[in-house]
Amino acid sequence: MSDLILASTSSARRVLMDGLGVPYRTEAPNVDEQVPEDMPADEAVRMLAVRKARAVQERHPESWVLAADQLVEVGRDVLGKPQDRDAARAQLTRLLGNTHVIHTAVCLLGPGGHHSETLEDARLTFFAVPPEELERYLDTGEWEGCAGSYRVEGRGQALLQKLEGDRTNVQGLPMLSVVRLLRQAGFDLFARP
Ligand SMILES: Nc1nc2c(ncn2[C@@H]2O[C@H](COP(=O)(O)OP(=O)(O)OP(=O)(O)O)[C@@H](O)[C@H]2O)c(=O)[nH]1
Repeated sequence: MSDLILASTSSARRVLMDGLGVPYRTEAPNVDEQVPEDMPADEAVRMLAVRKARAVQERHPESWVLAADQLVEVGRDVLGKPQDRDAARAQLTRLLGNTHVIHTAVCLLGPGGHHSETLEDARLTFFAVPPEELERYLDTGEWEGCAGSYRVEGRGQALLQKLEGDRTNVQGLPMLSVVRLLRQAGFDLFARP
């Protein structure tokens, strides 16, 4: 198989791909992540995952390109990555004591016009915790770079009352689906190096 590029700047996605062990390299998508205000979250993540993958494939038409995008939906609100601690506080205040849905879209493009996609949801319920505990969680800095302002594999798990779905999906790449996309595309996931 020709080389695989993870079109992502996300350290969490790199950690997940490193665990799979398939040789790959990363490249920043460098795309505009604006979508129409009223676009449903599941459509927005799909549009952005495809946009990221296409941007990198245009630079490397002979390569395989894997991209993802994620948004948090709680009630009628759609949350991305917080810009600062105050935005993270507002996001977590919205999530604590409630159930929210993580939407993650993954797109795999390859030579010869290969185009496969997956859209995975996970449902998470957080404990309602007092403001002082929320401030202590914000002190960890886990909110930086995370849609929803928490890391489910880190101290954020202390907020988690219930999780329905693939835990890796919450971290940014639903690995059950990524493995399926790669196998369907013909990748040998245990190829000799
Ligand atoms: N480690 C960790 N990261 C999370 C968690 N929840 C969300 N994220 C990250 O939040 C980010 C969601 O924002 P996106 O816009 O999809 O991706 P990004 O960080 O901009 O990275 P790109 O792939 O370069 O677009 C991703 O990097 C996810 O890995 C979590 O529980 N743990």
